[in-house]
Amino acid sequence: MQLPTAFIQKYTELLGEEAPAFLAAFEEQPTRGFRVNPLKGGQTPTAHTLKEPVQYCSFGYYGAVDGKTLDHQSGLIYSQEPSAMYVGEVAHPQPQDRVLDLCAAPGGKTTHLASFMAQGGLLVSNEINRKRAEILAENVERFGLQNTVVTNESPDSLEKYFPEFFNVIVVDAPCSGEGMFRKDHEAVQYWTPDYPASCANRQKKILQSALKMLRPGGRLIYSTCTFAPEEDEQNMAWLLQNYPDMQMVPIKKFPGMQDGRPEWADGNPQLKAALRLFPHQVRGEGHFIAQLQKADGQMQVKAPKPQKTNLNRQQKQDWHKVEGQILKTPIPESRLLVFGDYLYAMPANLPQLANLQVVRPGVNLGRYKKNRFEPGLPLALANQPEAFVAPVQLTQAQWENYVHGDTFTVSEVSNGWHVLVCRGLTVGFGKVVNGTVKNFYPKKLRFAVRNK
Ligand SMILES: C[S@@+](CC[C@H](N)C(=O)[O-])C[C@H]1O[C@@H](n2cnc3c(N)ncnc32)[C@H](O)[C@@H]1O
Repeated sequence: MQLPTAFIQKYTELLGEEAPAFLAAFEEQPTRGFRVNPLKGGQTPTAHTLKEPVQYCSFGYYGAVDGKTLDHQSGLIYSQEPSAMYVGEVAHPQPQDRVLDLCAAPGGKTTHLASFMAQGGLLVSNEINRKRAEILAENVERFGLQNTVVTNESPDSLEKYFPEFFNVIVVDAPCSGEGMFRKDHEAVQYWTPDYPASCANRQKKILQSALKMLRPGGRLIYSTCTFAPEEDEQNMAWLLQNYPDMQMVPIKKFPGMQDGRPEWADGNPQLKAALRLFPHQVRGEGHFIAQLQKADGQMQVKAPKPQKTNLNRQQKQDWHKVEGQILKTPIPESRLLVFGDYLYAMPANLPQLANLQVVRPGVNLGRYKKNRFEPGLPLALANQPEAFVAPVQLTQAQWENYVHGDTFTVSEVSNGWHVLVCRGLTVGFGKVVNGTVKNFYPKKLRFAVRNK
């Protein structure tokens, strides 16, 4: 790979003796990895090996993901390069937490944070770019998250809705992406000597909004996939200078992980508590991670009002008719929210959404069609098979037919809606009519597992 001369000079000066090893690492192949989803009833992947765990990540393994497998399509695994896995580990929220992932698409950190939350608390997963926010919502749905709301806001508009609301905030900031160079050679083309400084300015603005949304006593996790001190230690030094109520919190360092470098910023010794993952020292693409805590204190704001349900009588009736056929335990009516033609189950205690740009206010239960309700794939993915009345078990071959959009036959299954299950994993809904399973797998997601 042709690295810019100014880049080589910069890191030769900064890293001294370590520089040749660092620069040589850019010639290596990128490291691939994936996490296993603990919210899928303890199922283990069959098309991906778990031989090489990532030492510092509860759910992480080395290896590339095959997107056309049941493992991936059911949300049992999520592809993530290993050094990025340490961000979620450091954040490690508890099930009752209110968590914000402020720069969230495509969803690597969000799905990791949710893995610790056991469908409890509230996770607001925000992405400024609409298209990316939609991809994020798809990944959230595949992972099966019940406690997650996906929003499409800029940080400065979001701060008005959630003042001092969250006790864990992750800012996985847009950055100069030097840690992406191996994976994405085009990223090198964007790099200029001034690029890190302009990214640093944008990151400061994002951090200012994040800090307004952090509760007293709450934690902020800041990360980048770049090595540039301007975006890493220097931004943290700026934050500590300007927000005296914020303190760095040390992060456990596994072999190969380095301390933050105070000498690359204003010399503040607290910066050592941050962490650097370099690709010549860990098996991964590289990351910077800092953890900070806000001092305890009095809340300045009132608790927000909860979002109310909004179904009319007909909508309730249509939903309950299908709900009774498929779900063993009804969803409390207070959690139901109609949004366009779709019906959602909101996370408990969701604050009023008012004029927020919301992509997904909870689990998409399905869609209202003329005089009827059609259950949606996300409802299947967000629950274990045991949550459903009369699941239909599919063989691998039937699953392949299903994701291809074909109909197939089953015996001794009653007419009506059934959740479809393959190898213990929920994969969607089918409508059985006299032994034929009508296919409701969304058209835009259909694919051929094998070349036919
Ligand atoms: C490093 S990526 C996030 C990766 C994600 N956390 C994950 O683990 O999959 C940074 C994200 O910040 C978004 N972004 C860009 N400009 C932004 C801004 N001004 N404020 C907030 N987010 C921004 C980008 O669209 C991008 O999706």
